[in-house]
Amino acid sequence: MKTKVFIHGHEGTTGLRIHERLKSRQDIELVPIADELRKEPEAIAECMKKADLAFLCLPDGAAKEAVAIAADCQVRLIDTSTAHRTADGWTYGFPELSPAQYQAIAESDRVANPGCHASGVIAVVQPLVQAGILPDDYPVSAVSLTGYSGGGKKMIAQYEGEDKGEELFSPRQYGLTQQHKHLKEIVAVCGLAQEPIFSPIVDDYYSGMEVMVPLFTHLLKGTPSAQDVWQALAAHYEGSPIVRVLPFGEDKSGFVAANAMSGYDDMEILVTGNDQRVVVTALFDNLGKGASGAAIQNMNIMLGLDPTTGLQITK
Ligand SMILES: NC(=O)C1=CN([C@@H]2O[C@H](COP(=O)(O)OP(=O)(O)OC[C@H]3O[C@@H](n4cnc5c(N)ncnc54)[C@H](OP(=O)(O)O)[C@@H]3O)[C@@H](O)[C@H]2O)C=CC1
Ligand SMILES: CC(=O)N[C@@H](CCC(=O)OP(=O)(O)O)C(=O)O
Repeated sequence: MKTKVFIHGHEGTTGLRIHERLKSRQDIELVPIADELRKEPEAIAECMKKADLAFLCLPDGAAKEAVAIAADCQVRLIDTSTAHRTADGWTYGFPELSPAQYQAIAESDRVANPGCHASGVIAVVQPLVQAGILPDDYPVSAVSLTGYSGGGKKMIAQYEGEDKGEELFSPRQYGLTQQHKHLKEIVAVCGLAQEPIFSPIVDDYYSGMEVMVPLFTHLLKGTPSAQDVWQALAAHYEGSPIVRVLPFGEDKSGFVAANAMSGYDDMEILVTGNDQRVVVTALFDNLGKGASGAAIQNMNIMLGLDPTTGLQITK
C-alpha cells in the first residue's frame, strides 16, 4: 500500500522541492489540495485526515496552526519551520547526531526539521563536543554563507526581480544583533554553555551553503592537532550515506565555493588549517540537507526506508 503524503505549503520554495522529489516515487501517493483552498482550515483538516504523513512547509505561525489542526488526526508530521525545534514532544530531525537520534526519528510522530544555518554549525560542533574535544564553554563562532533561496519566495523575488537594488549584487551580512533564530537550536542540540557568535551572509546566488567554524586548538581539550580534529569528525560520520568528511586539507584549487553542493541533498565537511588554527567547513544546499532534502531523509527514516534512496532496507 502506498504511503499518503500531504505537503502543506507545496507552493513555497521548500514545499515545491519536496513535491519535485516525491512526485515520481512509486511508494508515495500525494494528497492534493486545491490552490484556492490551501489556506482554509477545513480543507487542510481533510487532507490531514487522509494523509499518513504531512510536511509543514510554512512560516512559523501557520505551522503552529497546522499542528493544532493535525491534533485530531493520525497523521505524522515533519515541520520545516523554526516553530518546534526545541519544543517538548518533538524530535530534532538530524539523524547523524547519534544512532539513538536516528531511532528516535524513526519512532517519532512529530519531527522538527533543522534550520539551514543550524545544520552546518551542528554538523561540525556536536560531534566534537560529544567526542570530548570541544569544551561546552568553548567560545564558538560561525560565519555562514547562503544562497538567496534561503529567504524563501519573497527573497527570491527580490533577487530575481527587475528592480533588483545595487546592494543585492554584493554579499550581505545580517543577524547583526546576534539573535538569529537558529541560535536556540544550536545551543540546545550541541549542549553549549553559551550562544555562539553567529554571522550569516546572504549572497547573489540561488542556493548552497558554506558554514565555517574556526577553532583555536589550544582552547580545545588536550590541544589536539588539526589531524586529530579531522579524525574525530571522520570517525563520527564513518558509514554515513549523507554526511561525508573530505580528506584532510583537501581544497583543490585553494578556493571553496559556497554553492559547491547546490542541487544535492547531502553534506561535505572539510577540515583545513594548521595545528594552531583550524577551520571546519560544512558545505551543503540550503534547500537540500538544509531543508527539503533533510525533510525527505527524515520521512524515509520514519517509514523505515533507506534514508537516501527511499527503498526498503535489505539486511
Ligand atoms: N528556503 C530555505 O532554504 C529554508 C526554509 N526553511 C523553512 O521552511 C518553511 C518554508 O519556507 P520557504 O519554503 O522558504 O518559504 P516560502 O515563502 O517560499 O513558502 C512558504 C509557503 O507557505 C505558504 N503559506 C503561508 N501561510 C500559509 C497558510 N496559512 N496556509 C497555507 N500556506 C501558507 C505561502 O503561500 P503564498 O505562496 O501564498 O505566499 C508559501 O507558498 C519556513 O518556515 C522556512 O523558514 C527551512 C530551512 C531552509
Ligand atoms: C537567507 C535567509 O534569510 N535565510 C533564513 C534561514 C532559512 C531557514 O533555515 O529558516 P528556518 O529556520 O525558518 O527554517 C534566515 O537566516 O532566517
